[in-house]
Amino acid sequence: MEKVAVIGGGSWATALVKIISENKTPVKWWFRHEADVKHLQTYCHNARYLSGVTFDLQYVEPATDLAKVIQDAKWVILAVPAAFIESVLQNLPAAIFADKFLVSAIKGMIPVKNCLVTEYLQNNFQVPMSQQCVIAGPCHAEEVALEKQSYLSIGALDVNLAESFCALLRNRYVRASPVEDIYGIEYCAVMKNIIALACGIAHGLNYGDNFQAVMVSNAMLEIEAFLQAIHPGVRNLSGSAYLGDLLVTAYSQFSRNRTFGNMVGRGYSVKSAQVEMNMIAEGYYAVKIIHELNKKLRVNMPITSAAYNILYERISPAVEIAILKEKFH
Ligand SMILES: NC(=O)C1=CN([C@@H]2O[C@H](COP(=O)(O)OP(=O)(O)OC[C@H]3O[C@@H](n4cnc5c(N)ncnc54)[C@H](OP(=O)(O)O)[C@@H]3O)[C@@H](O)[C@H]2O)C=CC1
Ligand SMILES: O=C(CO)COP(=O)(O)O
Repeated sequence: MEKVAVIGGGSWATALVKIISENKTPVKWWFRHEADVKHLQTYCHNARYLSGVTFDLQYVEPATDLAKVIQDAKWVILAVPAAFIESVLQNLPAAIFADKFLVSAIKGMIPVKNCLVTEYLQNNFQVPMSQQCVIAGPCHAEEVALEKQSYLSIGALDVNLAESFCALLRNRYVRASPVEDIYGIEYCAVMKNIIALACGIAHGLNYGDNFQAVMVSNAMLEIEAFLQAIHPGVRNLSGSAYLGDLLVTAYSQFSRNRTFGNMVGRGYSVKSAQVEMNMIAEGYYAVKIIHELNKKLRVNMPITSAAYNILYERISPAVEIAILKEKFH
């Protein structure tokens, strides 16, 4: 029997627990707050995210004791925004992951350390890359809750490992495929959040679909150049784990990053947009991390630079997007 631990109580964790537990794989599910555990045990719903999803408690066991949740699992899925993962895992001994497969469902990087989640797990918990997977692909938790047809790409160095994890996810409305480019899809998932945030800013400033299409096209060049600089390789960026993920985030009504950017474009301060959202836009943190990494790489990244200037240097969104407008073609 495969056993799964899911760490995080937000929207994506909720969607993943739905998918896996409905396939009758037992899931131990870690929450930060005892009140959320009690709510799930009493009402069979997550209290605060995708609360329309009902769970069969025969297969889902919520708890706040992280070590116990992880203890017996073969697969440990991390679904906490990257900015909080260090604080969530800080009291765990490295040995706890020794015989487990770690799966990052996170589309963000660790602030200050400026590293990928997989690199962080390798450096801080000695989890070799051969024991790690990442979940990528254009897939919003909200559409999983509605059981709309969705596609996931599972990255791992060994496609057989990725394939084993895919088997836990496939169902009537989820198709999952293994991908070898684990680093490429992990970086691309981080980059697309920055672009969606910039698209949201432009939308908030009343730019239309014509401008956004050009922004997204230029973004693909920016992503390609960055990926080649940070992790060179042969990859087809038209694949759904790359272009597909960018498109869904840049255009969807469900996108946290686009929504956050839209508020900033409309004049909200960064702080008030974050408070208003109640969800986490990974792109906010990613902008700073990629900007800092790029000080060494020196890739031409006009969209990331504009987002950095708006979010961290308090330069007017209207000014930055007007500058971008002149650079696009
Ligand atoms: N939502 C989606 O459709 C998808 C999301 N992802 C990725 O999944 C990851 C999780 O995002 P998502 O589920 O959307 O998050 P949400 O925005 O839905 O929820 C926010 C999450 O952050 C947690 N959180 C907030 N503050 C803290 C803190 N100080 N310490 C620890 N945890 C905190 C919340 O916990 P609490 O409720 O206890 O406050 C909650 O679990 C992200 O990396 C995202 O990019 C990937 C694919 C799809
Ligand atoms: O990555 C995601 C969907 O693939 C979720 O991020 P957004 O909510 O910003 O779109």
